Amino acid sequence: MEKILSIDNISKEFGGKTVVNHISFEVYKGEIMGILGPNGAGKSTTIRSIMGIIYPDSGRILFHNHNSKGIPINKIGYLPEERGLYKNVKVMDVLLYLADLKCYPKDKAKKRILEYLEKFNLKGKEKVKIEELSKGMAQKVQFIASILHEPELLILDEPFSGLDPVSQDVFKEEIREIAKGGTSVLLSAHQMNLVEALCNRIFLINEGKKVVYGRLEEIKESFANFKCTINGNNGYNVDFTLFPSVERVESVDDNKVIYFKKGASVNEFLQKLSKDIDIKELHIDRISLHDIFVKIAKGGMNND
Ligand SMILES: Nc1ncnc2c1ncn2[C@@H]1O[C@H](COP(=O)(O)OP(=O)(O)OP(=O)(O)O)[C@@H](O)[C@H]1O
Repeated sequence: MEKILSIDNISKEFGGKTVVNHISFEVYKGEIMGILGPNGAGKSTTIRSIMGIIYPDSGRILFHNHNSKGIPINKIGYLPEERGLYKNVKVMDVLLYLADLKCYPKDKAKKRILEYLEKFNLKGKEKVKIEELSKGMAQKVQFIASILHEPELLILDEPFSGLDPVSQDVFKEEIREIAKGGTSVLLSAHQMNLVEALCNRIFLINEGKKVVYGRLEEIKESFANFKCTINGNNGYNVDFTLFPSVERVESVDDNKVIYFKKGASVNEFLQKLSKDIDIKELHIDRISLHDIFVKIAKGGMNND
C-alpha cells in the first residue's frame, strides 16, 4: 500500500516537559487511522506538528517525500480541535474563501458546498452568518471546510465532540465515503465505539509514548481477553476474584462484569460457577476497544 504520511521518531517538549516522546507511525492511502489516548496524551501536539503549526524538537514528518515547511498544505484537510470560523461572515463566503486559500476552483467549490450543506441538513443556510448557527451546525460547516478541496490526507482532531448521535452518524458515514474515495484519514477521537466502527488501524498514545500500534483486529486479538457480565442479585457475598482465571471484577447495580486473564478458559469458569449464584442474564463478550483503552489509561500499559 502507498505510504502517504510518515511520522518518524518525533519528540516535543514544552517548558522542559516531554509531551511527545519518540513516536513513529505511518498513514497509508485510503485508510482510516485512529490516534487515541487519554486527555493530555499528546495527540493534538502530534497533529499540530504534522500541520506545521508547531515543529517537533527532533525526528521528522514526511508527507510523500516532502518534509517540514515543504509539505503542500493544500493537499491536506484539517479540522482542528479548537473550532472557530469568521463569525460575522456568511456560510458560503467563508467556505469559498477557505477553498480559495487551498487554490481550489471557485465553481467546483460552490457546487460541492451546496451538495454538502444538503447532505449535512444545512440546506438553505448558505447566506446565514456563522454566528447565527448552533455549535453543532458551525462544526458541520468547519468539517465541510476541511474536505471541500478534496484533500489527499484528512486530519480530524476530535470531529465528533459536541455532536448529537444523528450528526455523529452523518460524519461517520462521510468519513467512510471519503476514505473509500482514496483519501487517507487520520482521526483523533474519544468515542471508542465510533473508532471501532471506522478505523482500520490505531496508534494508542499515553503520556507522549506509543502504547499500541497496528491493525485493530490484531490489537484486539493480542488482548484476546473475554469478559462475562452476570446480572443477578449476588451482593457482596459472591467474590468472583477468587477464581484463578479472573483478573478483576466491576460491580454496577445488579451487574457483575468479570474480566478474565489473557488465555483464561471461559468454559472452566462457567463449569465452576456455583448453583447458588443468581443469574438473570449472562453474556460472554470479547473485551471492547473501550475496555482496552480504560485498562491502558489506568496504567495497565502491557497487554498481558
Ligand atoms: N502550547 C503548549 N504549551 C505548553 N504545554 C502544552 C502546549 N500544548 C500542549 N501542551 C501540553 O502537552 C501535553 C499534551 O497535550 P495535547 O493537547 O497534545 O494532548 P491531547 O492528547 O490532544 O489531549 P486531549 O485529549 O485532552 O485533547 C499536555 O500536558 C498539555 O498541557
